[in-house]
Amino acid sequence: MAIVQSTLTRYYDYAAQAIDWQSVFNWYERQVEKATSTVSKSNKSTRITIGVAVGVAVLYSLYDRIAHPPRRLRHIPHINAFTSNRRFIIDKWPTAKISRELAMPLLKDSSMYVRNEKLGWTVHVCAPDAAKQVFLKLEDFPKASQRAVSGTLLYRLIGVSNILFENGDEWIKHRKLANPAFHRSMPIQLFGETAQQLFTLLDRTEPDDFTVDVGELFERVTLSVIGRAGFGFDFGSIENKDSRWKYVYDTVMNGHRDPLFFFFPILEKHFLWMFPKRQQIHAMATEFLDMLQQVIEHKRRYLRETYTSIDSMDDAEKDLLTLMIESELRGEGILTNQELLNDIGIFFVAGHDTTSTALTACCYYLAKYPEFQRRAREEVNRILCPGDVEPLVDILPTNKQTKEFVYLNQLIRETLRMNGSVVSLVTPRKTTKDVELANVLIPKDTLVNVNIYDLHHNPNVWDDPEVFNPDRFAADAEADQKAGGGMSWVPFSNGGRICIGQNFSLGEQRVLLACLLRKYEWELPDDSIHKDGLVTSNSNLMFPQNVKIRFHKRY
Ligand code: HEM
Repeated sequence: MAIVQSTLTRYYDYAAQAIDWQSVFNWYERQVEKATSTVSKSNKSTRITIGVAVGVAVLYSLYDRIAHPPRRLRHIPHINAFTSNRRFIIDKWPTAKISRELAMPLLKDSSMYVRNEKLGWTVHVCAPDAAKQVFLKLEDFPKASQRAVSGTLLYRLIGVSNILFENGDEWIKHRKLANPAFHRSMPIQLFGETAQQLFTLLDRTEPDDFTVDVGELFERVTLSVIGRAGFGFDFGSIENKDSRWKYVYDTVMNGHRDPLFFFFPILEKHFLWMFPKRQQIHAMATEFLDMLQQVIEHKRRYLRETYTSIDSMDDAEKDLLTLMIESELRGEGILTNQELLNDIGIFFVAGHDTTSTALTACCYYLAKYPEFQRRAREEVNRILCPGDVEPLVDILPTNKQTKEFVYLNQLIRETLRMNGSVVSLVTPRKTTKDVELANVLIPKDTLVNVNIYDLHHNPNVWDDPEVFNPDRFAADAEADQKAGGGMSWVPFSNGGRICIGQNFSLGEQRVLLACLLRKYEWELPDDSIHKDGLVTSNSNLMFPQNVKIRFHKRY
Protein backbone atom coordinates (compact mmCIF):
# COMPACT_ATOMS: atom_id res chain seq x y z
CA MET A 1 0.00 0.00 0.00
CA ALA A 2 2.79 2.39 0.95
CA ILE A 3 4.47 1.70 -2.41
CA VAL A 4 1.22 2.43 -4.29
CA GLN A 5 0.74 5.61 -2.28
CA SER A 6 4.29 6.85 -2.88
CA THR A 7 4.05 5.98 -6.57
CA LEU A 8 0.82 7.94 -6.91
CA THR A 9 2.32 10.88 -5.02
CA ARG A 10 5.34 10.90 -7.32
CA TYR A 11 3.11 10.61 -10.38
CA TYR A 12 1.14 13.59 -9.09
CA ASP A 13 4.41 15.52 -8.61
CA TYR A 14 5.40 14.78 -12.17
CA ALA A 15 2.01 15.65 -13.67
CA ALA A 16 1.90 18.79 -11.57
CA GLN A 17 4.96 20.14 -13.35
CA ALA A 18 3.03 20.33 -16.61
CA ILE A 19 -0.48 21.20 -15.33
CA ASP A 20 -1.58 23.34 -12.44
CA TRP A 21 -4.12 20.75 -11.27
CA GLN A 22 -4.92 22.50 -7.99
CA SER A 23 -6.27 25.56 -9.74
CA VAL A 24 -8.26 23.35 -12.14
CA PHE A 25 -9.95 21.69 -9.13
CA ASN A 26 -10.52 25.00 -7.33
CA TRP A 27 -12.07 26.49 -10.43
CA TYR A 28 -14.28 23.40 -10.87
CA GLU A 29 -15.45 23.61 -7.23
CA ARG A 30 -16.34 27.29 -7.65
CA GLN A 31 -18.38 26.56 -10.79
CA VAL A 32 -20.18 23.67 -9.11
CA GLU A 33 -20.98 25.83 -6.05
CA LYS A 34 -22.41 28.63 -8.21
CA ALA A 35 -24.37 26.13 -10.30
CA THR A 36 -25.85 24.23 -7.32
CA SER A 37 -27.40 27.33 -5.80
CA THR A 38 -29.24 27.91 -9.14
CA VAL A 39 -29.93 24.21 -9.78
CA SER A 40 -31.60 23.66 -6.40
CA LYS A 41 -34.26 26.20 -7.39
CA SER A 42 -34.76 24.96 -10.99
CA ASN A 43 -36.50 22.09 -12.80
CA LYS A 44 -34.85 18.89 -14.16
CA SER A 45 -34.10 20.08 -17.74
CA THR A 46 -32.43 23.24 -16.46
CA ARG A 47 -30.35 21.09 -14.12
CA ILE A 48 -29.22 18.88 -17.05
CA THR A 49 -28.33 21.90 -19.19
CA ILE A 50 -26.29 23.42 -16.39
CA GLY A 51 -24.60 20.06 -15.72
CA VAL A 52 -23.57 19.73 -19.38
CA ALA A 53 -22.39 23.34 -19.53
CA VAL A 54 -20.21 22.90 -16.43
CA GLY A 55 -18.83 19.61 -17.86
CA VAL A 56 -17.95 21.27 -21.19
CA ALA A 57 -16.36 24.21 -19.39
CA VAL A 58 -14.30 21.88 -17.21
CA LEU A 59 -13.16 19.89 -20.25
CA TYR A 60 -12.25 23.08 -22.08
CA SER A 61 -10.35 24.37 -19.07
CA LEU A 62 -8.46 21.08 -18.88
CA TYR A 63 -7.65 21.20 -22.61
CA ASP A 64 -6.52 24.81 -22.23
CA ARG A 65 -4.22 23.92 -19.37
CA ILE A 66 -2.65 20.97 -21.15
CA ALA A 67 -2.38 22.50 -24.62
CA HIS A 68 -1.13 25.95 -23.64
CA PRO A 69 1.56 27.22 -21.28
CA PRO A 70 0.70 28.55 -17.81
CA ARG A 71 -0.69 32.10 -17.78
CA ARG A 72 2.61 33.59 -16.57
CA LEU A 73 4.22 32.53 -19.91
CA ARG A 74 1.39 33.41 -22.27
CA HIS A 75 3.04 36.66 -23.39
CA ILE A 76 5.55 34.50 -25.32
CA PRO A 77 4.51 32.70 -28.54
CA HIS A 78 4.05 28.97 -27.96
CA ILE A 79 3.59 25.64 -29.72
CA ASN A 80 0.39 23.84 -28.75
CA ALA A 81 1.35 20.76 -26.68
CA PHE A 82 -0.92 18.45 -28.68
CA THR A 83 0.63 19.66 -31.94
CA SER A 84 4.20 19.16 -30.74
CA ASN A 85 3.46 15.73 -29.25
CA ARG A 86 1.77 14.63 -32.48
CA ARG A 87 4.64 15.84 -34.66
CA PHE A 88 7.39 14.47 -32.40
CA ILE A 89 5.94 11.17 -31.25
CA ILE A 90 3.40 10.08 -33.85
CA ASP A 91 4.55 11.69 -37.14
CA LYS A 92 8.25 11.60 -36.12
CA TRP A 93 9.06 14.74 -38.08
CA PRO A 94 12.83 15.26 -38.45
CA THR A 95 14.37 18.19 -36.56
CA ALA A 96 14.59 20.36 -39.71
CA LYS A 97 10.86 20.03 -40.36
CA ILE A 98 9.90 20.64 -36.73
CA SER A 99 12.01 23.78 -36.80
CA ARG A 100 10.74 24.99 -40.19
CA GLU A 101 7.04 24.30 -39.61
CA LEU A 102 6.56 24.86 -35.89
CA ALA A 103 9.33 27.16 -34.63
CA MET A 104 10.24 29.51 -37.49
CA PRO A 105 6.75 31.03 -37.91
CA LEU A 106 6.90 32.03 -34.22
CA LEU A 107 10.39 33.51 -34.58
CA LYS A 108 9.44 36.07 -37.22
CA ASP A 109 8.72 38.64 -34.52
CA SER A 110 10.15 37.01 -31.44
CA SER A 111 13.50 35.82 -30.18
CA MET A 112 11.96 32.91 -28.26
CA TYR A 113 8.98 30.58 -27.99
CA VAL A 114 7.54 28.17 -25.42
CA ARG A 115 7.17 24.41 -25.85
CA ASN A 116 6.07 21.61 -23.53
CA GLU A 117 8.75 19.00 -22.77
CA LYS A 118 9.42 16.20 -20.37
CA LEU A 119 10.42 18.59 -17.56
CA GLY A 120 7.49 20.94 -18.29
CA TRP A 121 6.83 24.13 -20.31
CA THR A 122 10.19 25.49 -21.49
CA VAL A 123 11.18 28.81 -23.07
CA HIS A 124 13.35 28.12 -26.14
CA VAL A 125 15.75 30.99 -26.76
CA CYS A 126 16.72 31.43 -30.44
CA ALA A 127 18.53 34.80 -30.65
CA PRO A 128 22.24 35.57 -30.05
CA ASP A 129 21.91 38.27 -27.37
CA ALA A 130 19.40 36.30 -25.28
CA ALA A 131 21.51 33.12 -25.67
CA LYS A 132 24.56 35.04 -24.46
CA GLN A 133 22.72 36.10 -21.32
CA VAL A 134 21.63 32.50 -20.58
CA PHE A 135 25.17 31.20 -21.13
CA LEU A 136 26.98 33.88 -19.13
CA LYS A 137 24.65 34.52 -16.19
CA LEU A 138 25.02 31.17 -14.49
CA GLU A 139 23.61 32.50 -11.22
CA ASP A 140 20.32 33.56 -12.91
CA PHE A 141 20.14 30.44 -15.12
CA PRO A 142 21.53 27.41 -13.23
CA LYS A 143 20.81 23.97 -14.61
CA ALA A 144 17.38 22.56 -13.73
CA SER A 145 17.23 19.50 -11.49
CA GLN A 146 17.14 16.18 -13.34
CA ARG A 147 15.45 14.41 -10.41
CA ALA A 148 12.29 13.71 -12.46
CA VAL A 149 14.22 11.48 -14.87
CA SER A 150 16.70 9.80 -12.52
CA GLY A 151 16.57 6.01 -12.67
CA THR A 152 15.68 5.97 -16.40
CA LEU A 153 18.01 4.16 -18.78
CA LEU A 154 20.33 6.98 -19.78
CA TYR A 155 20.41 8.40 -16.29
CA ARG A 156 21.52 5.07 -14.91
CA LEU A 157 24.59 5.33 -17.18
CA ILE A 158 25.45 8.88 -16.24
CA GLY A 159 23.79 9.31 -12.82
CA VAL A 160 22.57 12.69 -11.63
CA SER A 161 25.69 13.80 -9.76
CA ASN A 162 28.09 14.48 -12.59
CA ILE A 163 29.93 17.23 -14.46
CA LEU A 164 26.97 17.85 -16.79
CA PHE A 165 24.14 18.17 -14.27
CA GLU A 166 25.65 19.62 -11.11
CA ASN A 167 25.60 23.33 -10.25
CA GLY A 168 27.76 25.57 -8.03
CA ASP A 169 30.56 24.11 -5.90
CA GLU A 170 29.66 20.50 -6.75
CA TRP A 171 30.05 21.25 -10.46
CA ILE A 172 33.34 23.13 -9.86
CA LYS A 173 34.68 20.03 -8.07
CA HIS A 174 34.00 17.86 -11.16
CA ARG A 175 35.19 20.42 -13.69
CA LYS A 176 38.43 21.15 -11.80
CA LEU A 177 39.42 17.50 -11.90
CA ALA A 178 38.47 17.06 -15.55
CA ASN A 179 39.99 20.31 -16.87
CA PRO A 180 43.66 19.15 -16.99
CA ALA A 181 42.59 16.06 -18.95
CA PHE A 182 40.94 18.21 -21.62
CA HIS A 183 43.43 21.05 -21.69
CA ARG A 184 46.54 19.07 -22.57
CA SER A 185 47.15 18.67 -26.32
CA MET A 186 44.78 16.18 -27.88
CA PRO A 187 45.66 12.53 -28.64
CA ILE A 188 46.21 13.27 -32.33
CA GLN A 189 48.32 10.15 -32.80
CA LEU A 190 45.54 7.94 -31.45
CA PHE A 191 43.03 9.59 -33.81
CA GLY A 192 45.35 8.95 -36.77
CA GLU A 193 46.02 5.35 -35.79
CA THR A 194 42.27 4.76 -35.61
CA ALA A 195 41.82 6.12 -39.15
CA GLN A 196 44.56 3.78 -40.32
CA GLN A 197 42.94 0.84 -38.57
CA LEU A 198 39.71 1.62 -40.43
CA PHE A 199 41.50 1.84 -43.79
CA THR A 200 43.23 -1.51 -43.19
CA LEU A 201 39.84 -3.09 -42.59
CA LEU A 202 38.23 -1.46 -45.65
CA ASP A 203 41.21 -2.43 -47.87
CA ARG A 204 40.73 -5.99 -46.76
CA THR A 205 36.94 -6.23 -46.99
CA GLU A 206 35.87 -3.82 -49.76
CA PRO A 207 36.69 -3.43 -53.48
CA ASP A 208 38.25 -0.18 -54.79
CA ASP A 209 34.75 1.31 -55.26
CA PHE A 210 32.19 0.62 -52.58
CA THR A 211 29.09 2.05 -50.92
CA VAL A 212 28.76 2.19 -47.17
CA ASP A 213 26.53 3.63 -44.42
CA VAL A 214 28.93 6.25 -43.06
CA GLY A 215 26.84 6.88 -39.95
CA GLU A 216 27.35 3.30 -38.87
CA LEU A 217 31.04 3.41 -39.80
CA PHE A 218 31.74 6.62 -37.86
CA GLU A 219 29.88 5.29 -34.83
CA ARG A 220 32.25 2.34 -34.74
CA VAL A 221 35.24 4.64 -35.17
CA THR A 222 34.25 7.16 -32.48
CA LEU A 223 33.29 4.37 -30.08
CA SER A 224 36.75 2.92 -30.50
CA VAL A 225 38.35 6.35 -29.96
CA ILE A 226 36.38 7.21 -26.81
CA GLY A 227 36.99 3.74 -25.34
CA ARG A 228 40.75 4.04 -25.80
CA ALA A 229 41.13 7.79 -25.20
CA GLY A 230 38.50 7.88 -22.44
CA PHE A 231 39.53 4.98 -20.25
CA GLY A 232 42.00 2.75 -22.10
CA PHE A 233 39.41 0.15 -23.13
CA ASP A 234 39.26 -1.45 -26.58
CA PHE A 235 35.67 -2.01 -27.71
CA GLY A 236 36.90 -3.89 -30.78
CA SER A 237 34.21 -2.02 -32.71
CA ILE A 238 36.26 -1.24 -35.84
CA GLU A 239 37.34 -4.79 -36.55
CA ASN A 240 34.02 -6.29 -35.49
CA LYS A 241 30.81 -4.41 -36.20
CA ASP A 242 28.93 -6.93 -34.06
CA SER A 243 31.22 -6.46 -31.07
CA ARG A 244 29.39 -7.39 -27.86
CA TRP A 245 30.03 -4.07 -26.11
CA LYS A 246 28.85 -2.10 -29.11
CA TYR A 247 25.68 -4.15 -29.14
CA VAL A 248 25.11 -3.59 -25.41
CA TYR A 249 25.73 0.15 -25.67
CA ASP A 250 23.57 0.57 -28.80
CA THR A 251 20.70 -1.35 -27.23
CA VAL A 252 20.77 0.85 -24.13
CA MET A 253 20.97 4.09 -26.15
CA ASN A 254 18.25 3.06 -28.61
CA GLY A 255 16.12 2.10 -25.60
CA HIS A 256 16.74 5.56 -24.14
CA ARG A 257 15.41 7.16 -27.35
CA ASP A 258 12.19 5.11 -27.39
CA PRO A 259 9.59 7.95 -27.54
CA LEU A 260 7.18 6.21 -25.13
CA PHE A 261 9.71 6.16 -22.30
CA PHE A 262 11.46 9.34 -23.38
CA PHE A 263 8.33 11.44 -23.05
CA PHE A 264 6.81 9.47 -20.15
CA PRO A 265 9.76 8.61 -17.87
CA ILE A 266 7.22 7.85 -15.12
CA LEU A 267 6.48 4.52 -16.88
CA GLU A 268 10.07 3.46 -16.55
CA LYS A 269 10.62 4.75 -13.06
CA HIS A 270 7.58 3.28 -11.40
CA PHE A 271 5.98 0.74 -13.73
CA LEU A 272 9.03 -1.06 -15.11
CA TRP A 273 7.56 -4.38 -13.92
CA MET A 274 4.91 -3.99 -16.67
CA PHE A 275 7.55 -3.96 -19.48
CA PRO A 276 9.65 -7.17 -19.59
CA LYS A 277 11.60 -6.08 -22.71
CA ARG A 278 12.53 -2.85 -21.02
CA GLN A 279 13.75 -4.83 -18.02
CA GLN A 280 16.13 -6.75 -20.30
CA ILE A 281 17.58 -3.46 -21.56
CA HIS A 282 18.05 -2.35 -17.95
CA ALA A 283 19.97 -5.58 -17.32
CA MET A 284 22.30 -4.60 -20.19
CA ALA A 285 22.79 -1.14 -18.65
CA THR A 286 23.82 -2.90 -15.43
CA GLU A 287 26.29 -5.04 -17.38
CA PHE A 288 27.79 -1.94 -18.99
CA LEU A 289 28.08 -0.12 -15.66
CA ASP A 290 29.75 -3.14 -14.06
CA MET A 291 32.35 -3.12 -16.85
CA LEU A 292 33.06 0.62 -16.35
CA GLN A 293 33.20 0.15 -12.59
CA GLN A 294 35.79 -2.59 -12.94
CA VAL A 295 37.91 -0.48 -15.30
CA ILE A 296 37.85 2.42 -12.80
CA GLU A 297 38.70 0.27 -9.79
CA HIS A 298 41.51 -1.45 -11.64
CA LYS A 299 42.97 1.84 -12.85
CA ARG A 300 42.71 3.48 -9.41
CA ARG A 301 44.53 0.54 -7.81
CA TYR A 302 47.19 0.44 -10.51
CA LEU A 303 47.91 4.18 -10.42
CA ARG A 304 48.00 4.33 -6.60
CA GLU A 305 50.71 1.69 -6.68
CA THR A 306 52.73 3.07 -9.58
CA TYR A 307 52.11 6.84 -9.74
CA THR A 308 55.10 9.18 -9.51
CA SER A 309 55.02 12.81 -10.60
CA ILE A 310 57.95 12.05 -12.91
CA ASP A 311 56.41 10.15 -15.74
CA SER A 312 57.88 9.37 -19.13
CA MET A 313 54.56 8.99 -20.95
CA ASP A 314 53.32 12.00 -22.95
CA ASP A 315 50.11 13.41 -21.39
CA ALA A 316 48.58 13.76 -24.86
CA GLU A 317 48.47 10.00 -25.24
CA LYS A 318 47.13 9.20 -21.74
CA ASP A 319 43.45 8.37 -21.37
CA LEU A 320 41.06 10.81 -19.65
CA LEU A 321 40.43 8.51 -16.69
CA THR A 322 44.17 8.20 -15.99
CA LEU A 323 44.57 11.98 -16.14
CA MET A 324 41.65 12.52 -13.77
CA ILE A 325 42.98 10.01 -11.23
CA GLU A 326 46.44 11.61 -11.53
CA SER A 327 44.84 15.00 -10.71
CA GLU A 328 43.41 13.37 -7.59
CA LEU A 329 46.79 11.95 -6.65
CA ARG A 330 48.29 15.44 -7.01
CA GLY A 331 45.70 16.57 -4.43
CA GLU A 332 43.59 18.67 -6.83
CA GLY A 333 40.31 17.23 -5.52
CA ILE A 334 38.62 13.92 -5.02
CA LEU A 335 35.62 12.17 -6.53
CA THR A 336 33.92 9.04 -5.20
CA ASN A 337 34.01 5.96 -7.43
CA GLN A 338 30.34 6.63 -8.24
CA GLU A 339 31.02 10.26 -9.25
CA LEU A 340 33.98 9.20 -11.38
CA LEU A 341 31.81 6.52 -12.96
CA ASN A 342 29.14 9.11 -13.78
CA ASP A 343 31.70 11.49 -15.35
CA ILE A 344 33.26 8.75 -17.44
CA GLY A 345 29.70 7.77 -18.46
CA ILE A 346 29.13 11.39 -19.57
CA PHE A 347 32.40 11.56 -21.56
CA PHE A 348 31.39 8.34 -23.16
CA VAL A 349 27.82 9.29 -24.08
CA ALA A 350 28.59 12.96 -24.85
CA GLY A 351 31.83 12.27 -26.66
CA HIS A 352 31.00 9.54 -29.09
CA ASP A 353 27.59 9.91 -30.78
CA THR A 354 28.03 13.69 -31.01
CA THR A 355 31.29 13.38 -32.92
CA SER A 356 30.06 10.55 -35.13
CA THR A 357 26.94 12.49 -36.19
CA ALA A 358 29.11 15.57 -36.91
CA LEU A 359 31.48 13.47 -39.05
CA THR A 360 28.57 11.84 -40.87
CA ALA A 361 27.03 15.22 -41.67
CA CYS A 362 30.36 16.67 -42.87
CA CYS A 363 31.02 13.64 -45.07
CA TYR A 364 27.53 14.08 -46.52
CA TYR A 365 28.08 17.76 -47.37
CA LEU A 366 31.43 16.94 -48.98
CA ALA A 367 29.65 14.31 -51.09
CA LYS A 368 26.88 16.70 -52.03
CA TYR A 369 29.26 19.52 -52.98
CA PRO A 370 32.25 18.04 -54.92
CA GLU A 371 33.84 21.47 -55.29
CA PHE A 372 34.11 21.85 -51.49
CA GLN A 373 35.55 18.33 -51.32
CA ARG A 374 38.17 19.17 -53.96
CA ARG A 375 39.20 22.36 -52.14
CA ALA A 376 39.50 20.54 -48.81
CA ARG A 377 41.62 17.73 -50.33
CA GLU A 378 43.89 20.26 -51.99
CA GLU A 379 44.47 21.99 -48.64
CA VAL A 380 45.15 18.73 -46.80
CA ASN A 381 47.62 17.61 -49.47
CA ARG A 382 49.34 20.99 -49.52
CA ILE A 383 49.98 20.73 -45.76
CA LEU A 384 50.70 17.01 -45.42
CA CYS A 385 52.61 16.42 -48.68
CA PRO A 386 54.48 19.64 -49.55
CA GLY A 387 56.68 18.03 -52.29
CA ASP A 388 55.90 17.96 -56.04
CA VAL A 389 54.56 14.43 -56.02
CA GLU A 390 51.88 13.31 -53.60
CA PRO A 391 53.05 10.07 -51.92
CA LEU A 392 50.11 7.65 -52.13
CA VAL A 393 50.44 6.27 -48.60
CA ASP A 394 48.76 7.19 -45.29
CA ILE A 395 50.33 10.26 -43.65
CA LEU A 396 49.10 10.99 -40.16
CA PRO A 397 48.80 14.72 -39.38
CA THR A 398 50.66 16.23 -36.43
CA ASN A 399 48.98 18.47 -33.86
CA LYS A 400 50.56 21.53 -35.49
CA GLN A 401 49.38 20.53 -38.97
CA THR A 402 45.75 20.06 -37.85
CA LYS A 403 45.77 23.74 -36.84
CA GLU A 404 46.79 24.72 -40.37
CA PHE A 405 43.68 23.10 -41.95
CA VAL A 406 41.88 26.45 -42.31
CA TYR A 407 39.37 25.44 -44.98
CA LEU A 408 38.68 22.04 -43.43
CA ASN A 409 37.93 23.87 -40.21
CA GLN A 410 35.47 26.16 -42.01
CA LEU A 411 33.72 23.05 -43.37
CA ILE A 412 33.49 21.52 -39.92
CA ARG A 413 32.10 24.74 -38.44
CA GLU A 414 29.52 25.19 -41.19
CA THR A 415 28.46 21.55 -40.76
CA LEU A 416 27.99 22.18 -37.04
CA ARG A 417 25.87 25.22 -37.87
CA MET A 418 23.69 23.35 -40.36
CA ASN A 419 23.51 20.07 -38.45
CA GLY A 420 25.04 20.57 -35.02
CA SER A 421 24.83 17.25 -33.21
CA VAL A 422 22.97 18.72 -30.23
CA VAL A 423 19.61 20.35 -31.04
CA SER A 424 19.07 22.20 -27.76
CA LEU A 425 20.98 22.20 -24.46
CA VAL A 426 20.86 18.76 -22.87
CA THR A 427 20.04 20.31 -19.52
CA PRO A 428 17.51 23.17 -19.50
CA ARG A 429 18.18 26.03 -17.07
CA LYS A 430 15.73 27.27 -14.41
CA THR A 431 15.52 30.96 -13.52
CA THR A 432 16.31 31.82 -9.90
CA LYS A 433 14.45 35.17 -10.08
CA ASP A 434 12.35 37.25 -12.51
CA VAL A 435 14.71 38.19 -15.36
CA GLU A 436 14.45 40.23 -18.51
CA LEU A 437 15.73 38.40 -21.55
CA ALA A 438 15.83 40.36 -24.83
CA ASN A 439 13.18 42.69 -23.34
CA VAL A 440 10.88 39.79 -22.43
CA LEU A 441 10.01 39.09 -18.80
CA ILE A 442 10.85 35.54 -17.78
CA PRO A 443 9.38 34.81 -14.34
CA LYS A 444 11.27 33.07 -11.53
CA ASP A 445 11.29 29.24 -11.71
CA THR A 446 10.83 29.12 -15.50
CA LEU A 447 12.60 26.43 -17.51
CA VAL A 448 14.78 28.05 -20.20
CA ASN A 449 16.73 26.36 -22.99
CA VAL A 450 18.84 27.62 -25.88
CA ASN A 451 17.57 26.01 -29.07
CA ILE A 452 20.85 25.66 -30.93
CA TYR A 453 19.27 24.37 -34.13
CA ASP A 454 16.69 27.18 -34.34
CA LEU A 455 19.33 29.79 -33.53
CA HIS A 456 21.60 28.44 -36.30
CA HIS A 457 18.70 28.44 -38.78
CA ASN A 458 17.11 31.72 -37.75
CA PRO A 459 16.93 34.02 -40.83
CA ASN A 460 17.02 37.03 -38.47
CA VAL A 461 20.50 35.85 -37.46
CA TRP A 462 22.13 34.17 -40.47
CA ASP A 463 22.01 35.15 -44.19
CA ASP A 464 20.32 32.37 -46.20
CA PRO A 465 20.54 29.97 -43.26
CA GLU A 466 19.48 26.95 -45.32
CA VAL A 467 22.43 27.33 -47.72
CA PHE A 468 25.56 25.30 -46.86
CA ASN A 469 28.34 27.83 -47.26
CA PRO A 470 31.69 27.16 -45.50
CA ASP A 471 32.96 30.57 -46.62
CA ARG A 472 30.79 32.29 -44.02
CA PHE A 473 33.47 31.08 -41.56
CA ALA A 474 36.40 32.53 -43.54
CA ALA A 475 38.41 35.27 -41.78
CA ASP A 476 36.36 38.51 -41.49
CA ALA A 477 33.35 36.95 -43.21
CA GLU A 478 29.81 36.62 -41.85
CA ALA A 479 30.58 34.61 -38.69
CA ASP A 480 33.42 36.94 -37.61
CA GLN A 481 31.25 39.99 -38.23
CA LYS A 482 28.53 38.54 -36.00
CA ALA A 483 30.93 37.67 -33.19
CA GLY A 484 30.43 41.04 -31.43
CA GLY A 485 26.63 40.88 -31.40
CA GLY A 486 25.89 38.03 -29.04
CA MET A 487 26.40 34.30 -29.50
CA SER A 488 25.21 33.11 -32.91
CA TRP A 489 27.33 29.95 -33.37
CA VAL A 490 27.01 27.74 -30.31
CA PRO A 491 27.11 24.02 -31.23
CA PHE A 492 29.17 23.42 -28.08
CA SER A 493 27.16 25.86 -25.91
CA ASN A 494 29.22 28.74 -24.43
CA GLY A 495 30.23 30.50 -21.20
CA GLY A 496 31.26 28.60 -18.07
CA ARG A 497 29.29 25.49 -19.05
CA ILE A 498 30.79 25.24 -22.54
CA CYS A 499 31.44 21.68 -23.74
CA ILE A 500 34.65 20.47 -22.14
CA GLY A 501 35.23 18.06 -25.04
CA GLN A 502 35.09 20.71 -27.82
CA ASN A 503 38.80 20.53 -28.70
CA PHE A 504 38.84 16.77 -28.35
CA SER A 505 35.99 16.43 -30.85
CA LEU A 506 37.35 19.04 -33.27
CA GLY A 507 40.79 17.38 -33.18
CA GLU A 508 39.25 13.99 -33.88
CA GLN A 509 37.17 15.36 -36.76
CA ARG A 510 40.12 17.18 -38.35
CA VAL A 511 42.35 14.10 -38.29
CA LEU A 512 39.72 11.62 -39.51
CA LEU A 513 38.47 13.89 -42.30
CA ALA A 514 42.02 14.76 -43.44
CA CYS A 515 42.98 11.07 -43.61
CA LEU A 516 39.72 10.23 -45.40
CA LEU A 517 40.20 13.02 -47.96
CA ARG A 518 43.60 11.64 -48.90
CA LYS A 519 42.53 8.02 -49.06
CA TYR A 520 39.19 8.40 -50.95
CA GLU A 521 37.02 10.52 -53.18
CA TRP A 522 33.30 10.16 -52.54
CA GLU A 523 29.82 11.04 -53.78
CA LEU A 524 26.13 10.59 -53.02
CA PRO A 525 24.60 7.61 -54.82
CA ASP A 526 21.86 8.55 -57.34
CA ASP A 527 19.16 6.95 -55.22
CA SER A 528 20.22 8.72 -51.98
CA ILE A 529 17.30 9.72 -49.75
CA HIS A 530 19.35 12.82 -48.86
CA LYS A 531 19.48 14.41 -52.33
CA ASP A 532 17.34 17.35 -51.17
CA GLY A 533 18.81 17.73 -47.70
CA LEU A 534 20.09 15.65 -44.83
CA VAL A 535 17.26 13.64 -43.24
CA THR A 536 17.75 13.24 -39.48
CA SER A 537 15.96 11.91 -36.42
CA ASN A 538 14.12 14.33 -34.13
CA SER A 539 15.83 13.31 -30.90
CA ASN A 540 17.93 15.92 -29.11
CA LEU A 541 21.02 14.31 -30.62
CA MET A 542 20.37 14.78 -34.31
CA PHE A 543 21.17 11.46 -35.98
CA PRO A 544 21.44 11.55 -39.79
CA GLN A 545 19.42 8.55 -41.05
CA ASN A 546 20.94 5.88 -43.24
CA VAL A 547 23.57 8.00 -45.03
CA LYS A 548 24.96 5.81 -47.81
CA ILE A 549 28.05 7.20 -49.56
CA ARG A 550 29.91 5.85 -52.58
CA PHE A 551 33.71 5.82 -52.08
CA HIS A 552 36.52 5.49 -54.69
CA LYS A 553 39.92 4.54 -53.36
CA ARG A 554 42.77 6.93 -54.35
CA TYR A 555 45.58 4.55 -53.30
C1 HEM B 1 30.50 17.39 -31.99
C2 HEM B 1 30.76 17.05 -30.75
C3 HEM B 1 30.12 17.65 -29.52
C4 HEM B 1 29.08 18.53 -29.41
C5 HEM B 1 28.27 19.16 -30.54
C6 HEM B 1 28.89 18.79 -28.00
C7 HEM B 1 27.95 19.67 -27.49
C8 HEM B 1 27.81 19.97 -26.16
C9 HEM B 1 26.85 20.90 -25.63
C10 HEM B 1 25.85 21.69 -26.44
C11 HEM B 1 27.02 20.94 -24.28
C12 HEM B 1 26.22 21.77 -23.29
C13 HEM B 1 25.16 20.91 -22.66
C14 HEM B 1 24.31 21.61 -21.65
O1 HEM B 1 24.73 22.64 -21.10
O2 HEM B 1 23.23 21.10 -21.37
C15 HEM B 1 28.08 20.03 -23.95
C16 HEM B 1 28.54 19.81 -22.68
C17 HEM B 1 29.45 18.84 -22.37
N1 HEM B 1 30.13 18.04 -23.25
FE1 HEM B 1 30.03 18.10 -25.26
N2 HEM B 1 29.78 18.06 -27.29
C18 HEM B 1 30.57 17.35 -28.17
C19 HEM B 1 31.61 16.50 -27.86
C20 HEM B 1 32.01 16.17 -26.59
C21 HEM B 1 33.10 15.30 -26.25
C22 HEM B 1 34.04 14.63 -27.27
C23 HEM B 1 33.13 15.19 -24.89
C24 HEM B 1 34.05 14.39 -24.01
C25 HEM B 1 34.87 13.47 -24.38
C26 HEM B 1 32.07 16.03 -24.37
C27 HEM B 1 31.79 16.22 -23.04
C28 HEM B 1 30.93 17.18 -22.54
C29 HEM B 1 30.78 17.47 -21.12
C30 HEM B 1 31.48 16.75 -19.97
C31 HEM B 1 29.86 18.51 -21.01
C32 HEM B 1 29.39 19.21 -19.73
C33 HEM B 1 30.32 20.35 -19.42
C34 HEM B 1 29.95 21.14 -18.17
O3 HEM B 1 28.77 21.40 -17.94
O4 HEM B 1 30.89 21.54 -17.45
N3 HEM B 1 31.42 16.61 -25.44
N4 HEM B 1 28.54 19.45 -25.12
